[in-house]
Amino acid sequence: MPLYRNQWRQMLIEDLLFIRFLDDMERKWVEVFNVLSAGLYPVFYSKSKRYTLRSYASKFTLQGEDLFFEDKKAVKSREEARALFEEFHIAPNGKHLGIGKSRRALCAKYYWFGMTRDIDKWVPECDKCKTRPLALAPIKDNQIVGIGSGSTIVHVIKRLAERVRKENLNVFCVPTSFQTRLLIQDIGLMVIDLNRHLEIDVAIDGADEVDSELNLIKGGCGCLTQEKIVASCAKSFIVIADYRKDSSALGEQWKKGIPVEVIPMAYVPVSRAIQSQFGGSADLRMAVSKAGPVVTDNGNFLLDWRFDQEHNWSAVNTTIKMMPGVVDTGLFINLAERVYFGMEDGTVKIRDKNML
Ligand SMILES: O=C[C@H](O)[C@H](O)[C@H](O)COP(=O)(O)O
Repeated sequence: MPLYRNQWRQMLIEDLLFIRFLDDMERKWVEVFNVLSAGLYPVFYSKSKRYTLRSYASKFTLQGEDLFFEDKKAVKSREEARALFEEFHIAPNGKHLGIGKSRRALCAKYYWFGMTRDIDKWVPECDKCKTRPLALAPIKDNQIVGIGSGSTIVHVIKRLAERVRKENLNVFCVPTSFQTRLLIQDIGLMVIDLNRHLEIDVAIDGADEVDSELNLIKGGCGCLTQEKIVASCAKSFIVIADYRKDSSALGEQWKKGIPVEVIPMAYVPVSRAIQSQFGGSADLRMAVSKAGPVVTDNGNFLLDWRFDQEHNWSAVNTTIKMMPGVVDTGLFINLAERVYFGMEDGTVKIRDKNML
């Protein structure tokens, strides 16, 4: 269909004033609608971008003013998506659904670009879900508590601060990373040093994966050495994780490999040694918002070892630790005493060493 000058101008204005200011999901809807209803493409699109848009649009059908992705209604606006989420996240019995169930309920009827990412983000932001109390029963007055790192631990710190305030507890926290130190300080909890308090009553941490024998992979967020030191100085080491980290064997859920902290000059020899002894690939972890590799709180590099078979993890851990230049590994063998899994339906599952 030839385009006349006015049409081009109109499209350009629409592109500049409208489509470009929509967020990704809304823009995709408008673009697919324009392609299917009038064969129109954004004027600034190159040939290859038009091709990509055309194949994406071919998955939709137009019914009147509505778009359907297979038999699911394609949601047009962010407000509509948010309203549908609120409706589906809360079951008819008033129960708040977890990420998986909220996804399944919404994805059965609706579609929008980036919907799983949105649901994964909105569920933990829900006021009720985020204040669901975490199991922190082991902590008592005058205890020294090791505090791990990562995103799960943020909720632990908040809950601990709440208990300290409400129950007027004296709790002394040993952080395992710079992130945790700041969080503890900001929330008003007491920070103490491991040098002065050798014995920790209880250490609490997250994990990337937990196997059926309570072996853990840790270090996905770049912290492992200080976490292992603190866990090993604790009378009991408790892990809090969600159901997606629960597996029967390591590697079943966590696909990013076992982190190994190495001093910078040793990363190539250590990587080669791991690969030649155990197979798989051990790659230097690169930073996302910085050029070059991730640098740990201890000034070291991280290798992520993607293994391709099951191993005796205790033996592997010992062998890797003996390699010159290795600071520590993200394998936490025989350290955790109990793991609390937050399940999809809001319940808590406990795996305890004494019950294995
Ligand atoms: O490197 C970070 C720590 O080992 C974390 O405990 C682990 O990566 C789990 O983090 P998150 O709670 O963010 O899943």
